[in-house]
Amino acid sequence: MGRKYAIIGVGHVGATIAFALVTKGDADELILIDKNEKKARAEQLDLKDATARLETRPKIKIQDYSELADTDILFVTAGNIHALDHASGNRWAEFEYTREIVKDIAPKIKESGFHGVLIDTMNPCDAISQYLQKEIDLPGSQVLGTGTFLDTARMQRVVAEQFDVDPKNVTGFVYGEHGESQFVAWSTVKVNGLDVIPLAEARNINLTELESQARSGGWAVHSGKGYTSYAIATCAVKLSRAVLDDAHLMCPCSSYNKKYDSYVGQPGIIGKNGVEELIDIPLPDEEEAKLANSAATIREKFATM
Ligand SMILES: NC(=O)c1ccc[n+]([C@@H]2O[C@H](COP(=O)([O-])OP(=O)(O)OC[C@H]3O[C@@H](n4cnc5c(N)ncnc54)[C@H](O)[C@@H]3O)[C@@H](O)[C@H]2O)c1
Repeated sequence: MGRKYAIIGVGHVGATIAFALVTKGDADELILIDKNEKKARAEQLDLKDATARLETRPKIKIQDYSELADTDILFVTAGNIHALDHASGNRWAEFEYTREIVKDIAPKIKESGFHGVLIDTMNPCDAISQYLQKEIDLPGSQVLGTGTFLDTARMQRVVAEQFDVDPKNVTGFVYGEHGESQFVAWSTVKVNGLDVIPLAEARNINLTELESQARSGGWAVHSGKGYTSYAIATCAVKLSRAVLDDAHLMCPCSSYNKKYDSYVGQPGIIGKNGVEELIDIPLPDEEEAKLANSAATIREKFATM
């Protein structure tokens, strides 16, 4: 049968995911849906023009929600990134648009009979993911947000540059909201397997400064190109592979945490059912308090939907 993907919202993020799925040979079938039909058609044509140079033969279709009935992975990447053009650091500035967009999309997904795994990037990512789960009424494990997976990658980059190692060899997690209340759980971070806190002390490296660089990493990209695309698309595609390969990849993402009665970013195990399990690494009291605070911020925003 092959691997069938769909993307709702083929703007910068959605189109980059589509490009990755097609050029890496992940997708046997790909459905592109956008409110702007001309954009969906253009992306379809551009990708089809690439297929003569590919080893694979992806079928690319557009604008048909009924195709979601047997889709394995659905990326929800709609939005209005221009809403952030003058927002200077406030991701919630897009919320007045995304809250309406998701109200349009969710019933259509539900009606389609979609029962695969949904991966959401729409901001505010945690609140929108929770809304989609609730409205579509899929099992909680099957609806996840990219959440702090991207922020964790940014933390890995910033720490790797400082310690002159490869980002893959920086492990550990950013927890909480994909937004301002996120935090690096430094107690979990290791560089080449060594705890970062004593390493940083020995080298007089200011972790608070590194955390602030990681948190503002998205804005650094946004201010130069008006959107972000490659890193978020790579995170989303990595999550989708972990699902379809049943990889049991341990990584952070946004999913429902019963303790906080909220979606929030924390490590989990990603496999064929989506978030197979959440991993509760014991955190020091100070980090635990930051997580509770971040979850409260998300709950507040979700309540306004
Ligand atoms: N979670 C993250 O880490 C992360 C990172 C980057 C971007 N984002 C978010 O991802 C979303 C997409 O970003 P982008 O840069 O691609 O935005 P964009 O504005 O370039 O593209 C959004 C697309 O969604 C389409 N759309 C709008 N309403 C729709 C609807 N009702 N149905 C179908 N399509 C609709 C638009 O026509 C547009 O093509 C935004 O919410 C953005 O903030 C999240």
